Amino acid sequence: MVVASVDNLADERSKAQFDVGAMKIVWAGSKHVFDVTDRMARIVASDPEFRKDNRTTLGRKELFKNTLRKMAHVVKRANELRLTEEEASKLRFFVDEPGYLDLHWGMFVPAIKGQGTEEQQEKWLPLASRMEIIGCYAQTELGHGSNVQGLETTATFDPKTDEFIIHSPSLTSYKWWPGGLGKVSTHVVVYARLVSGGQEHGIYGFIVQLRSLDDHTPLPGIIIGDIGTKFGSGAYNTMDNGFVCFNRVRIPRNHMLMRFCQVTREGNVCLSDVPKQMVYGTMVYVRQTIVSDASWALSRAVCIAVRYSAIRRQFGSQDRGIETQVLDYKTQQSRLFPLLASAYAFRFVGEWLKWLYADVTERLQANDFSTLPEAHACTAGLKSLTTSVTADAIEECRKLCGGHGYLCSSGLPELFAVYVPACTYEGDNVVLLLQVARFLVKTVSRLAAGKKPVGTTTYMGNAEHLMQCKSSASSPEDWLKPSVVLEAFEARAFRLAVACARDISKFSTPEAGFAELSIDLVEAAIAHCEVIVVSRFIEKVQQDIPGDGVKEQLQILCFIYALHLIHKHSGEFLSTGCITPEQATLANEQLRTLYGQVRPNAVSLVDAFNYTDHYLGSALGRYDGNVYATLYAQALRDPLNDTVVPDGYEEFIRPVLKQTMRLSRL
Ligand SMILES: CC/C=C\C/C=C\C/C=C\C/C=C\CCCCC(=O)SCCNC(=O)CCNC(=O)[C@H](O)C(C)(C)COP(=O)(O)OP(=O)(O)OC[C@H]1O[C@@H](n2cnc3c(N)ncnc32)[C@H](O)[C@@H]1OP(=O)(O)O
Ligand SMILES: Cc1cc2nc3c(=O)[nH]c(=O)nc-3n(C[C@H](O)[C@H](O)[C@H](O)COP(=O)(O)OP(=O)(O)OC[C@H]3O[C@@H](n4cnc5c(N)ncnc54)[C@H](O)[C@@H]3O)c2cc1C
Repeated sequence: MVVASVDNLADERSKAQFDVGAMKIVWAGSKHVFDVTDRMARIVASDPEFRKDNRTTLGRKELFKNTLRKMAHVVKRANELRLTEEEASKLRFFVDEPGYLDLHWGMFVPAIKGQGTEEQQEKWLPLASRMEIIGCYAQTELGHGSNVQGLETTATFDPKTDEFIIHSPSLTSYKWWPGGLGKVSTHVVVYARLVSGGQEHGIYGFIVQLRSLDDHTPLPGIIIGDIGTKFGSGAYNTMDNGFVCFNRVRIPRNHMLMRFCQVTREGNVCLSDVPKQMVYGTMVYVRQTIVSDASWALSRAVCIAVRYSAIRRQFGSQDRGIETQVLDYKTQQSRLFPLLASAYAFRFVGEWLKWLYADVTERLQANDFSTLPEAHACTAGLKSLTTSVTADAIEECRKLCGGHGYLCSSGLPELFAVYVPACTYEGDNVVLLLQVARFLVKTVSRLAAGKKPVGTTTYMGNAEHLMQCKSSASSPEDWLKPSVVLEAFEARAFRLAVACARDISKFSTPEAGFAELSIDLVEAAIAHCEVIVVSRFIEKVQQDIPGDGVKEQLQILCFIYALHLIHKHSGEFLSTGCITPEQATLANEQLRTLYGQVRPNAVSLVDAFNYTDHYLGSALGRYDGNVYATLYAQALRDPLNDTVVPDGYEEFIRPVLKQTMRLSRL
């Protein structure tokens, strides 16, 4: 049954004022990436083995086995189709199911590439690439996650046997959380305290075999398992996040990843001439990938909410005529369009961060460590900002879809449950913002010593102007001037950072000041990260962008992104004196105008994400808009509807009814 709602999307698409095909290429990043992404998405969508609409009805064991089957199918298809690494990674992405392959390719392999010597890479990478071993990344322990220097697991060198002894000295030292560890991985990169000659030398990575390659049983001295069911139905429960205890497990000396620190046959510890933070390199790499992933998750939720808002009608007609599309309500627009704009903003900042990461990697290879602190601050800060906004946005999209958003068939509850741990893994978002704040306070204090800030803090070099400037916006249109917008963002961020640095200096020690002012520091860090996102978006829309009307749409989204932040943080913009209350009102006025401009293009702007119905996994977000019939069909498929009279009727419903009848007769 096809209902009238379907026509709504066709109507919407006919209103687009830009070339959707060209926007698809901009979103993908290039024609090549678009082609690869589109092909891989279609391969997954058309393969029944990758069906995922039953996930929320499966118990944990069935769910997990189902994931194992899919992962094996991914590996098989990648081999059969002779996929490149780029293609295989897209294929895994569209399977859209957290599983051990994410950690194997996403962390185990990068840890060896980043931390291993050339010899070690030659030994381990081919094994990992051919999947003759499956690896994961075990850093977090039961007692410590954020505080890496507080990890308890030890790796003690035994010069008699030329081995390390990996040991978990306490319950709190058990590794706890690593994905793929619980049931699947044969190998792990374990982070442990290096001990040699009775002395501690810091935290390093060690490759440890966990399970037999013959029968998958744990090797002697290893106690291992899954940590238990996690938040949400389906969701991240496809993953075997695990625990492991090492009881004096011996590994050869050359299983320590020795790129930055070598332990000799005699047990001498030789540090390379590189900053010790280089051992944190895998985290920097993964944080950068998480920023890119944020735009995918956010755009997916927004695509569902925009399409459904175009189909859903409520009120507006007293005589049973056609009602108003909820997308036409200004309140719906004011909640939804900033999220649409954020999806585009995060896509572009994610691309830029990839470039920054490639740049710092090239420099590190040439022993230039000068941009490492900035790369750390950018990856940590943007990981924190984009994942927090995305997690909140998915929940907002659920609410934007009204009651139906709460159904698993909307796709939103599972998307939220699977996404929300991104605010915690790879660094708790607040802990990461405090790292950014530390970098900012240092940058500000170095200004006084005449040191010129570079990279994303270059704007701070304009200190005198940023401390004194007053916004020149005197009409709503003035808020469409990139220089006016940027100046307001930079001045707010700089003034917040300067205030923090000034206030910290009033305490007896910097550490005491930093601890006491951490709430302000987090706000300053967010403000700085928003400068990065806004300025990258502005840079993007100032480039030549092919395609009719594409640039104009991106300009509208860019200003929606910036102006909604001015509205959201108006307290900070006003209290720092960067704008006046009148200017805040003008910015809001402009924002309302921009919502009106984006409205006819909204459906086409989410079509530009080019998502298949399989990937969206949503009755509400279907491309054809056939929402109600799909909701009904999916309800009928629910296991509770397998029988008309429910199981349990005889045992539990009939006796209650009988008892009630008896009582009423009394
Ligand atoms: C569904 C998924 C689908 C697809 C995904 C596909 C691909 C992605 C792959 C996987 C993603 C999927 C699943 C998620 C897997 C999650 C895995 C994990 O969670 S692994 C565990 C991660 N753990 C953390 O992130 C811990 C966070 N803590 C830390 O990083 C550190 O402890 C700290 C908070 C930074 C503090 O460190 P420390 O105590 O050493 O530091 P100080 O604050 O004193 O700083 C000292 C000095 O070092 C600088 N610094 C700190 N970190 C870094 C760094 N990483 N790089 C460079 N420099 C760093 C810091 O700024 C200080 O500098 P100074 O001021 O002294 O100049
Ligand atoms: C789904 C998932 C997958 C994961 N996968 C892996 C994996 O593959 N490998 C792995 O090693 N780990 C993994 N982890 C663990 C993850 O990296 C840690 O949980 C994360 O780093 C946070 O550390 P924590 O749990 O110790 O949080 P805690 O640090 O205990 O945080 C608790 C609270 O304390 C606050 N807090 C902590 N320190 C400070 C501070 N200095 N100042 C202010 N506030 C503070 C935090 O903001 C938070 O609110 C995973 C976690 C999850 C949820």
